[in-house]
Amino acid sequence: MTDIDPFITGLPKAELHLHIEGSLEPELMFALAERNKVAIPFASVDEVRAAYAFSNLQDFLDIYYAGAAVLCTRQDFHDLASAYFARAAADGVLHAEIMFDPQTHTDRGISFAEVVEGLLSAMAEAKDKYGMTSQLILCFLRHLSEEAAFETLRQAEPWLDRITAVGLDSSEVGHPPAKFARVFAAARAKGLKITVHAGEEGPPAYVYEALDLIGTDRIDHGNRAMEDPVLVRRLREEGKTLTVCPLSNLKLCVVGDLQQHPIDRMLQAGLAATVNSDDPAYFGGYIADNYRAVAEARGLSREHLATLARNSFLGSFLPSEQIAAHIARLDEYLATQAQ
Ligand code: HPA
Ligand SMILES: [Zn+2]
Repeated sequence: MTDIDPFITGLPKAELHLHIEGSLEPELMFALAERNKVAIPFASVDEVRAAYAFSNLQDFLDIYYAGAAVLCTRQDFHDLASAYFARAAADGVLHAEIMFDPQTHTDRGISFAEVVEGLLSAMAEAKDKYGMTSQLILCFLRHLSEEAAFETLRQAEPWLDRITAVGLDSSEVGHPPAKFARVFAAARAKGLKITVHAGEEGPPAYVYEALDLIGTDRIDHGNRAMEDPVLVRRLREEGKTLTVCPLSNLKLCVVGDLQQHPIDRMLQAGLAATVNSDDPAYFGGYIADNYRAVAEARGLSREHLATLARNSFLGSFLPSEQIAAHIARLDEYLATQAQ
C-alpha cells in the first residue's frame, strides 16, 4: 500500500464503463450454476480464474458469454448488480452507469423483463443503502444483425423511461458502427443517449464512424484514436468523453504493459478521459484498482487523478444539477486532502 491508495479509494468518482455481466465473480457464477442447475465448463473457482488468460477481445468474449449462461432469473440479475454496487461503493463510486447485454439473455429464452427488473431493483437498493445514483445503458451486440438490434430496442419499449442510453459492444473488428447507424438513429429519436465502443481493437476509422454516422455522445475505450492527430484534435474540440479501461486494455493485450498505457497522454492532449473497470471480475480489478494501476505505472499525480474523477462526473449522463452536486462532493474531498 502506498500513500496514494487511500486517496484513490476515497476519491469521489463515477463509473461510466461497466458491463454488469462482466462483474460476475467466479464464486457467484458457481452459486448461480447450482441454484439454476446450469452446467458450466469449469470444475472449480480456481479453474475459472485460471481460464482468464486472454490474448485478445474475442478470447475474452467467448468465456464471458459462456459465464453469463448462469444468469436466469430476476433474482440472479438483482444479486449480480447488488454485489457490484457494494464493491463500487467501497471504491468511492457515487454514480454508476451500468451496461447490460439483453441479447445474451433473450437469445437463451430469458425475458427482457427478468433482466431489467432485476437490475432496476438492485439500483433502487443501491440508492437506499449507499446513496449511489445509477443509470442503465442497453448495449447492442455488434456481432449480431441490425435487425436483431431493432428487435431488442422494440423489446425495451416499456422500460425506456428507465433506460438512459444505448451502447454498442462485443466483437469490434469486422462490425463497424456504420452497421448500426439506423438503429441508433431510432434510439436517439426516442430520447436515448448514445455511447459506442470504438478504437479498442478497431481502427481510428471506427471512431470517426461513431462520431459521424451515429453522433455518439461518448466513446468507450478510444485507445486507437491516439494514432490519428486530426481525430485527437476533434475529440478534444468536441469535448468527447472517453471511457478508458486500463486493466481491460492490459488483459486483452490492447497495450503490451501498463507502462505503455496512453491515459496520461490522453489527458496531456486535452481529452476528456476517464478511468473505468469494464469487466472487473474478468480483468482483475474494480475501478479503484484501475486508478491505482495507472497511477503506479504512469506516475500519475493527485491532480491527474482528480481530473480523471472530475471528467467522470462531467461525462456522465446525469442532469446538470446532479453533476454539480457530485462535483461539489469531489471538491470538498479534495479540500480535505489538501490540508
Ligand atoms: O471490452 C469490451 N469490448 C467489447 N465488448 C465488450 N463486452 C464486454 N466487455 C467488452
Ligand atoms: Zn466495454
